[in-house]
Formats: sequence, C-alpha cells, structure tokens
Amino acid sequence: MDGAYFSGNVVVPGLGFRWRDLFVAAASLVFVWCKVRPHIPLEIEDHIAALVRALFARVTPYVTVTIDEHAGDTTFGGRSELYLAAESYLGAACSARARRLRADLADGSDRVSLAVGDNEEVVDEFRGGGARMWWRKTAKTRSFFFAWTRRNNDDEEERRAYELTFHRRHRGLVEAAYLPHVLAEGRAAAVRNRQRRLFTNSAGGGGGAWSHVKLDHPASFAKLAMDPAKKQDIIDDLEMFRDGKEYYAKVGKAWKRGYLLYGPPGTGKSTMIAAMANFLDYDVYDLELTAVKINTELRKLFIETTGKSIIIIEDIDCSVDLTGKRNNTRKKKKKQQRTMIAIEEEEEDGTKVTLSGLLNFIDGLWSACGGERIIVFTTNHKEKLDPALIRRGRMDMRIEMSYCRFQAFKVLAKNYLDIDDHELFGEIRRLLEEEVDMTPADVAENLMPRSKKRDVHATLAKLIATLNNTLMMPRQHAPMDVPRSRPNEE
Ligand SMILES: Nc1ncnc2c1ncn2[C@@H]1O[C@H](COP(=O)(O)OP(=O)(O)OP(=O)(O)O)[C@@H](O)[C@H]1O
Ligand SMILES: [Mg+2]
Repeated sequence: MDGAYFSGNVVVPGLGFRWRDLFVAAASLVFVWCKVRPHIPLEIEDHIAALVRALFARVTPYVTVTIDEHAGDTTFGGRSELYLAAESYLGAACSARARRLRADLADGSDRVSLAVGDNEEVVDEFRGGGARMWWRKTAKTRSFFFAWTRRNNDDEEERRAYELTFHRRHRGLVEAAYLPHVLAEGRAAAVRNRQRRLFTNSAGGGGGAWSHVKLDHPASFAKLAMDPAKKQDIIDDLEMFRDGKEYYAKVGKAWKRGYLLYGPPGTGKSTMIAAMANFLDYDVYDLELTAVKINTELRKLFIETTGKSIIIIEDIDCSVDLTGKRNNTRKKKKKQQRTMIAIEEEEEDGTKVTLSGLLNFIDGLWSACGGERIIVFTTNHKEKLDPALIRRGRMDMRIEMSYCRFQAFKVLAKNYLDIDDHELFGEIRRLLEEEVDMTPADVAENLMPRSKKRDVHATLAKLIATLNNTLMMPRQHAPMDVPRSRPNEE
C-alpha cells in the first residue's frame, strides 16, 4: 500500500503528522519566502543560501565548484580565463541540450555564438557518460543597499559564476582531467567563434603599435591558381604545423614556421598568405618594417602578437636593404618609394631597425612568447636577400610563385568561367606551357567577363589573342623577372 502514503490524510511514517500538513507547511514557507525575499539585503540572502547549502552538503554526496567571472589579473579584461573557457565550452558542447540560451555577436563578428542562459542547468556526460557533470550559470545582483532600493539602483554589480556539480567520487577526475578538458576545448571553441583580425602597424598605430580591422578575405587554396602538387605540399605542411603542438614540444623546437614566397608581381603571393590564414583560421599581422624606426619598437610589436597568427613582412627586399647599397632604379617602383632602412650593420646605439635585430626576433625572442606563429616573407627578388635571412631553420619552406602554366590556368577558368574543359584549351596550353610567361593576375584579368552575358568562347579567344600579342612583343628581362622555370618548391 505504498501509494496510500501520498493520500493527504495518511500519516507520514515515523514523523507522526499527515502528508497534508507537510504540504501546507512547505507551501506556507515558500509563500512567506517569496514575500519576504525582496526586502532581505542580498548579503543576508547569501548567508541564508550558504546555510541551506551547508545543510544539504551534510546529506548529499555532491560537490560544487564555483568559477567566478572576475579574476585578479587583467589579461582577459579582468575576467577569469577559466570562466570564459567554460562559457565557450558549454556553448559548443552543451547548448544543444539547454532550453534557455543567450545569443551574442563575438567582438564585432558576423558569427552568432550561443551561450547557456542564466540559471539554466545543463548536464555534460564526460568519458562517454562515465561521469556526469551538472553546470549552472548563476547571476546575482549584489547591492549594498536594502532590497527596496535595489530596483533602480545604478550601483548594482552583477556577480556571474558557473557552478559545476559532480559526485564526490569524481573529485580527482574533475581536477586532473575534466577541468583541463574544459579549458582546452573552451579555448578552441573561443578561437573558432572569434572574428579574425588583420593587424597593421602602419595605419593609425604610428609604426610602433598595432591597429586592426576585420579580416575578411575570400581567398582559398581551392581558388588559388598554381601547380596542384605544389599546392598540396603547402597544405600538408600547414596541417602538420597546425596539429604539431606535441611534436614541436617533443623535439624542443619553438612552435613556429617560416615561409618565403618569391616570384614576380601578380603571381599570387599576397593571395596565398590570405588563403593560408583562412585555411588555418589565424589572425594576420602585416608588419610594415619601414614604419618601424628602432629595434625596441620591433621587439614590442613582436611581443604583442598573439598565437594562431601569421606575421607577414611583404617585399622584404624593399623594406630592408640587405646589402647596404641602394639601388636607384628601384626607386621608380611605387612600393619602393618607401624610405629604405640601412641595416648593413647594427647601429651601436641601437636606434635603428637592423638585420641582426630582425634575425634575433625571428630566432630567439618569439620562442619566449608562446607558439603557433607563422612568419611569411615575400619578395620579387629572392636573389637579393641576405642568405642569413633565408637560411634553413629561419625560412623552413621557400615557395616560388611562378607564371601561369596550364594547370594554374584551369583553376582560373573554373573560378571565372565555371568551365573544366573547352576546345580552345589545347591552344592555351601550348601558349602557356611553351611560349608565353603571363602572371595569373594578368590571365585572371583576361578572364573577367565584360558584360552580364558571359561568352566563354569569346573570352578564351580574347585571352589567346592577348597571349599572342605578348609573344610578339620583344621579351624584356626586367630586373624583377625571375628566370623562367617550372614551379618548384625548394
Ligand atoms: N595564383 C593566383 N591564383 C589566383 N588569383 C591570382 C593568383 N595570382 C594573382 N591572382 C590575382 O591577381 C591579384 C594580384 O595578386 P597578388 O596581390 O596575390 O600578387 P602578388 O604576387 O602578391 O604581387 P606583388 O608582388 O605585387 O605583391 C589577386 O587579387 C588575384 O585576384
Ligand atoms: Mg603582394
């Protein structure tokens, strides 16, 4: 007759009063509490809550860990890194099970991120359900005034925290494995949600400081016109790097990698860097060396870069004079109108940016400020670079961006005309492979439709005519021409 215990007139076993009385007493308590609560100062309410928790703690086997939003140090704007990681972790791993969520745009991003709402409880099954974790986000308003002043009180301060509750037998597991797991996964989710940024030190920052804009470049490896085998090598190398945290730690190397991209203008060096950043989901720091006056500024800029980033120094041969001899003819080029920085020898007083300063930063310094950074140099004149700058170990991969050959053309034809094959491809192949050096930028320009009505045949015929015209012109070996060669990566 178990069910009879719940009929109102039945006496609660062992206690000597009826269920109905128990129910009325509990309801009265709740009623009184609701009435009185708005008039209780929060400090007292906290004490009552602590008392209730302490009473419960005596009878329950569950342990609760609180992760407060505010932290002592200001690294994350005064917020606790663990709190932020827990927020991202729960948003990614458990929000599907939550019924009350908060949507937000992360830091000027277009991506909406979801977080678990206030006072919502979500359950996380760790180790395939072997350990159950209950998470609750709590938000309390702390006021130093009494409750009747609370509603319109601007001095109110919100205390947010995550409460993690688990069975006490999982205590060791939570400390040793679960919280580190939350931290790592939460950091990774935060990186995925963030708006990537393009930092520059030339605009606004006064040369010695970074300013940033939203990084939103459509480049991708799929759209990059180059030899497919070489492209695959680069993708493999980047993947190895991205997933190589443990490997770098094991061999005792700083988790960084250097790339040198060289080739004539318009062969896709800058496009390749954008594709790399998009592929890896990294930020980009575009370091304008000519805007940096002294080594100490350069050091500061390097230290301020964060992990998961690509630091690029474009046209390195124009930014730093590696021989100390200035070449007057180069001044004609727009980008070479920049002030040259004499770096032949490091100035005694350390007031100039020098080659040795640059090498020091590349080698030593950044290994001390965290990992996961890629540095990319670009140049139109590889032969003019100081061997010290591009030796193995500093530049791990040297990639030649070359004139457009047939395989690269096929990518552009797909991008611009949406075709995989055409009767004119044979002629284009012959011209590009055997006769004419044309940059992918120029080929792409010829493939751009001139009107809404796209005439593929006419466009390809026009490209052939342009290629033939180029063939007619006497070939100039401008100083920036790299010797014609098949794309090959060193
Ligand atoms: N390999 C390529 N694949 C696809 N598009 C390309 C390629 N190379 C050039 N382009 C097109 O040409 C434009 C100019 O290319 P990009 O700026 O990447 O050349 P670059 O090698 O960096 O030149 P520079 O040496 O002058 O800096 C790009 O916006 C892109 O549209
Ligand atoms: Mg470029």
